[in-house]
Amino acid sequence: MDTTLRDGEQTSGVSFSASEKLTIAQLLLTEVKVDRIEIASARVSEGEFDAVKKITKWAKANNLLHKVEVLTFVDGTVSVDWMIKAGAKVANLLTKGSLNHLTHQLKKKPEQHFAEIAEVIKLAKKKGIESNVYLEDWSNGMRHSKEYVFQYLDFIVKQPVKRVMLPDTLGILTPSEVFDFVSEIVQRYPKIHFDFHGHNDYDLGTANVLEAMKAGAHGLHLTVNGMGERAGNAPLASAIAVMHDFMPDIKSSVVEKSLYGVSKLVETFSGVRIPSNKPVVGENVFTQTAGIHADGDKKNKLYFSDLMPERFGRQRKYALGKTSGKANIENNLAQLGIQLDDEDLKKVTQRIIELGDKKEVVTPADLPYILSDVLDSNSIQDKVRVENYVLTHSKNLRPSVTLHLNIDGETFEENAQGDGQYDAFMNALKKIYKQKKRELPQLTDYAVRIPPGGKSDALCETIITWSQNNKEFKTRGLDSDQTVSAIKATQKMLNIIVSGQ
Ligand SMILES: CC(=O)SCCNC(=O)CCNC(=O)[C@H](O)C(C)(C)COP(=O)(O)OP(=O)(O)OC[C@H]1O[C@@H](n2cnc3c(N)ncnc32)[C@H](O)[C@@H]1OP(=O)(O)O
Repeated sequence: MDTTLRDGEQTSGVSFSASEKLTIAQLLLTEVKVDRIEIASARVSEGEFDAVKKITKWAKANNLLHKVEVLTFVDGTVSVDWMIKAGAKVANLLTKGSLNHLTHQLKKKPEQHFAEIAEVIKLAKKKGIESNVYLEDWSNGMRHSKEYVFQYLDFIVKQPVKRVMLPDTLGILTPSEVFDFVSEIVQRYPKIHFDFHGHNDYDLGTANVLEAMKAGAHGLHLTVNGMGERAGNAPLASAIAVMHDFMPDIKSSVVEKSLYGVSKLVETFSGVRIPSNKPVVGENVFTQTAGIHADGDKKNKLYFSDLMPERFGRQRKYALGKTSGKANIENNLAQLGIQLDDEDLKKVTQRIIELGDKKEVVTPADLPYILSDVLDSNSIQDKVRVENYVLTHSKNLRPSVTLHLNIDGETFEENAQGDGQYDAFMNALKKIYKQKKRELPQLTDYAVRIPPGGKSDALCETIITWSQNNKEFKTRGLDSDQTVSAIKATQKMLNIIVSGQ
């Protein structure tokens, strides 16, 4: 069960709009193909109500309503009424899984809590709503009030609930505790379907999910990019890779190739950037940096593992920098269709190491420039040059540009407006390329940074990701002015596509 839209949205500072929630829900159910999604907590807000309504309407029309779940509370008729109005059919009732929570938050005795739970479940059933139950703080319950947990389970086993959800609410369990606690429970109540819900406070989320599976849990709660309250939940992509590779007897419907796309979508909608080293979905997790690794891969795929990038629709890359050796560089040159003799390869390698030592970021798109510089060749030159431009920026008027672009010695002029200065620049460029009947790549990412702690006069680096013919490449521009650095990165792109045409 994916709970990106409920627990994932509990990431501090994150709020999805109703249409963003609908888009993510559609992707999760139809392309990623998770079994179920939890999309909201009941009662939260008008916006949340609208989102649930949108999703249930779409799910009903596509016969998927039984896969859409909402977290509800032990509050008499309130949550159930909310669910009915929002068109949802599956309630995940939040109940207390530790005596500590029950005593100090709800200030109730077990018998009273059980009676109220039974009443809500009965009411829900009468209204055609199916119930599952969360045992909130179950992990502390198992550590400190096991008797209460079993008293609860003895009660719930007699109720018409479909699944019992065991949350490690504060992410405090060790993998061996997860294994012991889940095993004990699954063996004691063989007829109940148990889900494990792991948080990542000690970075043990995925390890704990693996132990829960080994112990016989029947379902897992995961979130895209590991989003969720505090340190988040066990991440979907990592848990699925672990499940497919280490638990071959468990069958999952999840499509591995769709995990990167949903990760990017959630990254965009949430505004929470994924760390580049985030397993499976991070920018650099399939990039070999060390020269020795690239050499081993070339000789006999020595640094390959089962976790191959192609499974997730991604590609292995070889980074350029001070730890690159010849094999890394050769690999990148091969991508550009360039082969060098040993001596030239040594020179280029040496230059890249020097640049790396100066903390320069070297991208594969920089290689043609390094080559022409190091080998003193005239073969790769700026065939396209941004000759002149005037950019305007003023209050209450759209930014505009006049651009002179030189292509193969011929100068083209265009004017355009845009939402920002760079957008205006790109619009003028598009006009020129349209006139020349040439295609421009699509801009898929735009990252600007200054050195950490830098001041406003610091150099600004813009790295733009472009996509053309299903291939991605990055170009980089450096300048004290942000727009100029983006224009420099764009000029590099124009020369790369010209050399590839
Ligand atoms: C496992 C999890 O991650 S739990 C996440 C649950 N989801 C959320 O909390 C969603 C966001 N929450 C909210 O929007 C609000 O907290 C609401 C709408 C649920 C309640 O809002 P408020 O009425 O303002 O109450 P507030 O947030 O201050 O406190 C929670 C109240 O719920 C009670 N409560 C706690 N757990 C439960 C429960 N399982 N069922 C019913 N009530 C509960 C508390 O005792 C407290 O009641 P009190 O004020 O009578 O002492």
